[in-house]
Amino acid sequence: MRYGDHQILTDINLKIRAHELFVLVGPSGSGKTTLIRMVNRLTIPTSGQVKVAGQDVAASNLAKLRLSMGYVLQTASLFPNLTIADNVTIQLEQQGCSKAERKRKAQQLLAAVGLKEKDYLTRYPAALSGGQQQRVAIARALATNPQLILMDESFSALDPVLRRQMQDLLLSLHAKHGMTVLFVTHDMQEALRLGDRIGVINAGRLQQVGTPQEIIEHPANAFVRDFFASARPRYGTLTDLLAATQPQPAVAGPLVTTVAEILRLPVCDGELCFSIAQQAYRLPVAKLLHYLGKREEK
Ligand SMILES: Nc1ncnc2c1ncn2[C@@H]1O[C@H](COP(=O)(O)OP(=O)(O)OP(=O)(O)O)[C@@H](O)[C@H]1O
Repeated sequence: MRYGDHQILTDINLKIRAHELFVLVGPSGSGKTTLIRMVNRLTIPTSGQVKVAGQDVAASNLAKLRLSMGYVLQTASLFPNLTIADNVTIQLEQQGCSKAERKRKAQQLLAAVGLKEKDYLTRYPAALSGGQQQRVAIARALATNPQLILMDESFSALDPVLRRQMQDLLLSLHAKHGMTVLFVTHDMQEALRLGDRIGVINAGRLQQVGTPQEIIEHPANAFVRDFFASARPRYGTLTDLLAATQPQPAVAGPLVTTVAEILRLPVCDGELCFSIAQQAYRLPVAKLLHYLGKREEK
């Protein structure tokens, strides 16, 4: 992709698998948005081809193409003069769906994103918080039951607590519906938490594609290593962590042997886990959780 003399994306060769949650991560200006917009043909590549389910998007009917995929941006971008129900089902209306059916569907979709009370249906976007609006945007993206959802920094404007909730929501929706998700973020924590696989991009070139574990354990180059290293330091080293805890009784049980296992621990805070991940291999799970102050929850 180039704009005039500016080469924006170079030699991108990427295959995203059906049903996976693929995260494209990279610093600001690296070309993430440009790349994701090629999938729904908001940006047309100067050379090369984008295919969705084997179909060249350049040759697809544009309206059909866009209806076949959800798109969630950083801000919810709801229509201010439409009720939440109408915002959620706007594409269904375009498809000729009856009013009663749309209402039923809106209720179901809003419940799926955690907005269960019926009065949400008749409210207007201004009467919702930013986080609630983003839930509505996700419900809208799910309305046509798309096989593919594109998410461009969809949680980046939310506060950390809300952001985590929305990540959990996405993970559960993905587990339930199995749609393919292409998720763009500049946040490596978010990438590690969400991605089945991660593509790391810098200066318009893909640096590495792999699982979170592969990326952490075998960074392809110094850029990838340093980019993810900056996700780590807040909690210091495992040694610092241990020094801050009481002496622990011996514990038996399964060992944590990989970084991915640590990151997947259900009660584990992502940042904290990341900070200890590279040092905590082969600790008993129970002991690790104890260090995290989470033993009873386990
Ligand atoms: N329409 C355009 N005309 C010229 N240059 C553009 C255009 N759109 C994007 N660019 C340039 O392409 C590069 C990549 O931009 P892009 O928005 O894809 O990056 P990004 O990784 O999504 O960044 P961010 O995380 O800040 O949104 C930037 O240098 C940007 O200035």
